[in-house]
Amino acid sequence: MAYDYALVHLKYTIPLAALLTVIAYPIFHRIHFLQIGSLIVVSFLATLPWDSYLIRSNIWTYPPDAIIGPRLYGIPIEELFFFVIQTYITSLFYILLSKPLFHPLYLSTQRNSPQRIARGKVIGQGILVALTVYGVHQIRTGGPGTYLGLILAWAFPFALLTFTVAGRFILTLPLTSTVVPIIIPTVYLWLVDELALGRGTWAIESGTKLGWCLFGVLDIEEATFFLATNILIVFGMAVFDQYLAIIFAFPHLFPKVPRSPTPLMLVQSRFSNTKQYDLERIAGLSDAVTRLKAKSRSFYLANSLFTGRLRIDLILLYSFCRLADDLIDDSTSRAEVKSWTTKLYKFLDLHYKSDVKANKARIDDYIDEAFPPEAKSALKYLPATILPSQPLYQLIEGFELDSQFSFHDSSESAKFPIADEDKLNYYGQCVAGTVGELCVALIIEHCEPEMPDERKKMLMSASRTMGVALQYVNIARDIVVDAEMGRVYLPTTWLKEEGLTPEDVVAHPRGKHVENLRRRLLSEAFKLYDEARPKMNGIPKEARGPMIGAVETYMEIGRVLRELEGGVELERGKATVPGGRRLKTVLKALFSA
Ligand SMILES: CC(C)=CCC/C(C)=C/CC/C(C)=C/CC/C(C)=C/[C@@H]1[C@@H](COP(=O)(O)OP(=O)(O)O)[C@]1(C)CC/C=C(\C)CC/C=C(\C)CCC=C(C)C
Repeated sequence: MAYDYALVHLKYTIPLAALLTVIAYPIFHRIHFLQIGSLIVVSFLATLPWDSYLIRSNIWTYPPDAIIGPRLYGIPIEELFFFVIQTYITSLFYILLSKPLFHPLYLSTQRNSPQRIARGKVIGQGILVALTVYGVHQIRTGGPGTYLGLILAWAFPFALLTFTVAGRFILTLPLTSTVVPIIIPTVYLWLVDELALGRGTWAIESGTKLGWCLFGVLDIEEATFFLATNILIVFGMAVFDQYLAIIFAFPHLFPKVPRSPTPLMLVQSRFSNTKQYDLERIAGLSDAVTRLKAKSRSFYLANSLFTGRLRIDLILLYSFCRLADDLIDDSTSRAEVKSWTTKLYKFLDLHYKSDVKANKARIDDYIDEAFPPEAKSALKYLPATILPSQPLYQLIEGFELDSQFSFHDSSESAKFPIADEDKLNYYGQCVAGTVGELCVALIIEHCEPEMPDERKKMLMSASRTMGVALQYVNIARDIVVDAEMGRVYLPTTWLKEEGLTPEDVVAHPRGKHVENLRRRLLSEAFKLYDEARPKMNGIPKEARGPMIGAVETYMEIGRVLRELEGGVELERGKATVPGGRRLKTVLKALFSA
């Protein structure tokens, strides 16, 4: 059929590429352009001479009417387009499937690989060498093994090169990010090839092929070609990710990372000595991810929307906030609370009230001496140099206020410190407004350090408001759980309007009156949210979608609570957002950003 090859693209490759583009669009970061772009250039240049040779040697041919006409070195334009579109499609599968991964954690194996990874790398290299040698042998022998030989001897030296550079990293990644993005496009392209071969869009000449088919009329050589090239693409993407992980994870090697790392930085990363890798920091990052995963479903889901050093610093900030909260929350006496807050303030003083560079060793010593071992990494890796001090001090003040519920003097007002709406707002500002400000400080530093002051101020103020909104949702969700611990965050003045006292709520946290107040609190939360949400459009592009996603997944808890009629029983006293709905919320946020 006329122009059949172009039709193959129109029907099968372009629609899939377009669909994947739409799906990947919200998570697309400028670094992905560099990643995919470089890979397309490399695969184009590497395939051009090889493919040209095959066509000139009549190993495969095209009926004249199946192609449009223009050729480069004998290769039809449709075939040249194939190099580009296949690389693009497989790269997108890889990016989508790798998005949840936190690549720095896979760097540890570069230096201290477990036996099985080290052995796997050697075995993999051995297999790739054997396949290359077998390919060369087939070419030399000539005849039916020629085409297969040409594929093996061309593709596997490249695979060997990338596997030698990133083999341990590749072997540590989950199969869902390596094998799956190889297999899905390979099988798809097998089916497309089967169709094209069946229709005669192109033909593999007999004499230089083995004549075995994987299925239908799909020659084993064609099947091998698509499998080998997709392996090359996925390995190439993984090499990039390994270098990016080094750049992002190690500030001592790359103190400043621009919005998108430069090609020069990638080369420097390639040549950085693995002995320089700070494996203790990687262990610290691993602790922080474990803490995040264990403690917050919403922020754990949201963290994977971010990239680069911003993602790392947000996780480290979460880890610090959670640790400080837990240290104070788990205290068993007022004296213990005092002791932790004093230590945390001193830790902040060492960072902000003295020369940090000169003090680095002192800070580390202090952490070792004053805090338990499990607290060490959360404190040591707090990105304090790029965080403002005031919100950190105020956060500790908020935790101190919280501890009054458990340890207080005998007065009634100290026992239930949230006396009125102002106190509630102040508490929200302390424990969550501050967190909003800290998050925005990290975004500005990593995405737009040159942001005009006016916009910075607007974002800071909106982030405080949004933090309080989230905190109100948190309180509205946890009324029952908090009451079981003797805590009532609903303002005492509001309770009075419903004819209740805090003690009543502790005794009976369910019921119509408490439900009225839950709704009132949620309505305040959504007022604050409505005020701050439009301002989020001022967040730099690469962090906007992810931040909106993070906020929306949390506010969705509030929406679920609002939908529950008359205080329906909640799971362990807590409302949860079903997985599908959470995913929908994130996608909606990402597409609307
Ligand atoms: C993606 C990612 C890893 C984000 C990390 C965000 C972060 C640093 C959160 C710290 C949370 C934390 C442990 C704070 C201590 C005080 C506390 C408990 C506050 C409550 C959070 C809930 O955390 P929890 O671990 O309990 O989670 P679960 O409910 O169990 O799931 C809070 C409700 C406060 C959270 C407040 C924020 C994250 C600030 C929100 C504001 C912004 C993100 C700024 C938006 C920007 C503009 C311009 C409006």
